[in-house]
Amino acid sequence: MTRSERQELLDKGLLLPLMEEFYTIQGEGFHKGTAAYFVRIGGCDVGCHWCDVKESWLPELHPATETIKIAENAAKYSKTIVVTGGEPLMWNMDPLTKELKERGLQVHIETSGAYKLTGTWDWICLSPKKNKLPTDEVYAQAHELKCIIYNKDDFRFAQEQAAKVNKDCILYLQPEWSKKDKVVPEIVDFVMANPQWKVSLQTHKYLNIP
Ligand SMILES: C[S@@+](CC[C@H](N)C(=O)[O-])C[C@H]1O[C@@H](n2cnc3c(N)ncnc32)[C@H](O)[C@@H]1O
Ligand SMILES: Nc1nc2[nH]cc(C(=O)O)c2c(=O)[nH]1
Ligand code: SF4
Ligand SMILES: [Mg+2]
Repeated sequence: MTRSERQELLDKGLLLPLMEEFYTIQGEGFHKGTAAYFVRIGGCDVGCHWCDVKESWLPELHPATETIKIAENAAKYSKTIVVTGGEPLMWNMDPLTKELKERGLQVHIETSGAYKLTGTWDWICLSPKKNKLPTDEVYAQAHELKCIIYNKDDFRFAQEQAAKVNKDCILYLQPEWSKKDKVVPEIVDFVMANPQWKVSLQTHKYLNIP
């Protein structure tokens, strides 16, 4: 395959830079506690300084993998597939979700929402970032809003984001991992005062699982 042929397949979402895939328990948000197969797609230019998967950022470090093979393999492990990254919406997700849905799977995404919403999703977890705001379409479609709390200004940002999502969207505040000892008490007070919000913890990190 020439470089330009490979690039064309990446542009169409028929190849995807696959960083890693693993069967685990969804640790965060609404589906926490549910067994799921995670597919982590490389590539992200959002640049969160506290990102816990910075190794995902450069797409060229991750092998361009046939989308059908990703779906075929994922189907062997679980009925629930979580597509994450990196930022999966940097790529055309239509082919991957089509292949997964044809296999009868529940398909979830973890996204910052900063790129065009492609793919057919049973569950959209939107985690907005100040550096690169979500598109209007993803605010309208998100099933859960998961705002990361690193400092006090993140409470303001979370409320601003909550005003933009659809009325059925479930609202979560999740402590940034390195700041959890400081921010968890602040999150607890905030949620008791603003009970439309719920707490989300990265429970997989407490369980020492991927
Ligand atoms: C690694 S991101 C990948 C998906 C997408 N780029 C996004 O940010 O939603 C997956 C989830 O982990 C969250 N996350 C990343 N680093 C974190 C950290 N240090 N503490 C808490 N949550 C974190 C993100 O906000 C997002 O909800
Ligand atoms: N167990 C587990 N749950 C998760 N929920 C969201 C994750 C992610 O990195 O997108 C994640 C992850 O990396 N592991
Ligand atoms: S958008 Fe997601 S993957 Fe990208 S830097 Fe932020 S947390 Fe990391
Ligand atoms: Mg993670």
